[in-house]
This record gives sequence, C-alpha cells and structure tokens, in this order.
Amino acid sequence: MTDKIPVTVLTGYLGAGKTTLLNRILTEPHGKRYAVIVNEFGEIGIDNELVVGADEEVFEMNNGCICCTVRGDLIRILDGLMKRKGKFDAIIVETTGLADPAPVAQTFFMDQDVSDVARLDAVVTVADAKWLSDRLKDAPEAKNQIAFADVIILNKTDLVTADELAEVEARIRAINPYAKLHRTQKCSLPISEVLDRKAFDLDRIIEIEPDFLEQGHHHHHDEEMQSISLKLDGEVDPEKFMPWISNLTQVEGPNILRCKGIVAFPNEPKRFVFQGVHMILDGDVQDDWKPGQKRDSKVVFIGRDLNEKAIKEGFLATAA
Ligand SMILES: Nc1nc2c(ncn2[C@@H]2O[C@H](COP(=O)(O)OP(=O)(O)OP(=O)(O)O)[C@@H](O)[C@H]2O)c(=O)[nH]1
Repeated sequence: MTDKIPVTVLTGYLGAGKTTLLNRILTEPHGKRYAVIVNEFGEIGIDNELVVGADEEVFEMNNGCICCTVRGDLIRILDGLMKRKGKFDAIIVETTGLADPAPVAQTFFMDQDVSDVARLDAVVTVADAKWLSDRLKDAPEAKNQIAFADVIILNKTDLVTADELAEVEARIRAINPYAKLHRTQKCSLPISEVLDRKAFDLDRIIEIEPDFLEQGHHHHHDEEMQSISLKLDGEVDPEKFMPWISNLTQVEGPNILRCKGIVAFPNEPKRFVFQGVHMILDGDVQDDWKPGQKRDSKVVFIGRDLNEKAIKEGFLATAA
C-alpha cells in the first residue's frame, strides 16, 4: 500500500494558474523525480512547451478532454510509467481547464492495473479569484472542480479587492467546506501543501457523487465552447502582430476565455510566448529557438461565439 506511487491531479478552470503551479513545483529544489502528464483542449500542443523542461518527462495528451476520449490514453501512459517504477517518486496529471475531475479520479479506483500500483494522493484545484464567481454561474466544470478538490489554491489575489476575495471564498466554501484553502499570487505556496498530502477522501466523494465507483460517465460538455488553433508557416511581424492581438483581446475579451501562442519574430533569437485570460494579456520573449527548430508561429483561442474566419484572417495577415 505505502509504496504505491502518489498521483496528484491538478485541475482548475481555463487560465486559473495550473501551469504556473506546475512550473513552480518543477523548478523548486526538491530532489524528487516527477512524471508529468498534461492534457489540453486544442489541437496544437502549446502547453507542453510552456512547462519548464527540467529532468522531468512530460507526456502530452491532445485532442480531447481527459475525462472522456483520452481516458484510455491516461491509462496507457500510467501503465507505461508503472512498468518503469522506481524512476519516479510521484506523478502529476494536469487536466484541461474544461475537464471534470471525477472520471480522472475514478481511473485510480476502477482500473485494476492502475490502482494496483498508483494511489490518488489529492485533487488540487487552482481557482482564479477574479473570474471564478462568473464561471460558477455558467460553467458546470468549474463547480465540479471545486467540489472535488482536496486542496484549493485561490490564486490571482492581486486582481481583486479584499471584499471580492472574501466573496469568492464564501462561494467556494458553500460548495466545498472541507478542502484546505490557500490564497496565493502566482501560486506561491510551499510544495508540501500540494504534493504528498494523502488527502483524497473517497467517502466524501461518494457523498457528493454516490455512483462514483460505478462504471459510466455522464459528462456533458459545453457544446458552445470552441477551440481555434492556427498555425502560420513562418514568422510574424511584431508591428502587425502586437496591435492585432491586443485589439482582438480587448474587443472579444468577454468571449475569449483563454488564448496562448508561441510566435517567431524576424531577427529575434528567442521565442515570443503570450497568453491571456479574457482581456488580460501577458507576453514576453522566452527561451531561444533551438538550432534546427522550425521558426513558425502558432496560436490557440478558446471561447464562445468566436468568429473563426475573422480571427484566422487577422492572424495570417500578421505574417512577416
Ligand atoms: N495577475 C496574476 N496573474 C497570474 C497569477 N498567476 C498566474 N497568472 C497568469 O495567468 C495566466 C494563466 O496562467 P496559467 O498558469 O497558464 O493557467 P492555466 O490554468 O495553466 O491555463 P490553461 O492550462 O490554459 O487552462 C498567465 O498569463 C499567468 O502568468 C496571479 O497570481 N496573478
């Protein structure tokens, strides 16, 4: 029992700060080896490139929601990892912001091969202090992520007032009074609060979801949620790209839940990485393009009521 590999499921709505937390865990000196499994909603893999490349191995699952189509993938990757047991101290699974954590957690109880060697240590949910209250109204996934959490990281406290923070915390407590809750900026908290918690409580989960241990899965996806992945076979002109992306996120901000991209600027040895949540946009040149790596540009937008044609044309028109 005790030598089963602990698995932490990292969840939280789009843009809450999951990758920020993951990178914090991976860069802190802890002397441990983690295997990381990332799952994203969108066709072009960007998330795995945003996870810092330490010694860890990152496995990517694309094209679908972890809780539905790629659950088989998760089982396969976990099986593969188990065969190499001893190489890893723990496994971290980062789910897409649109995943319901229940079926992911179920995998550790329902799949015999997995449950023989791995144990679900905790479901850790990152919540965006600025946007969570809105998402609790219109996104059922966001509510389940809070309900299932053993640890809740209420992040981005810098973007709200003390009153707003108290209000969102009260909303969280109305859904989940049990989880350990931390208020953070940039997910800054001791790793020991996140990993190896031995916190997953099956009895509590069965109270929330009585058929948790039964087969079958009724996750209804947000049918209106769109994911637009665009790729440009080359560089973009910053003089065109910057005004375009900032204008798009200002005008379409309410509908854009998440955007991110990695683009190449002419004569710039580093990759320009940007990401945003609604109209808040963040971007910087980061690590170098590797020798031989193709300098192309890719962007992903996730949201509702997005005009795909206009966004695509706008992006292609920024070509250098
Ligand atoms: N102001 C502010 N921004 C933050 C904080 N934490 C993270 N961010 C920013 O929020 C954006 C989203 O953070 P990520 O860590 O990529 O979020 P995520 O949950 O992994 O996003 P998805 O995987 O796309 O759902 C990034 O631009 C971060 O720099 C915070 O405490 N305050």
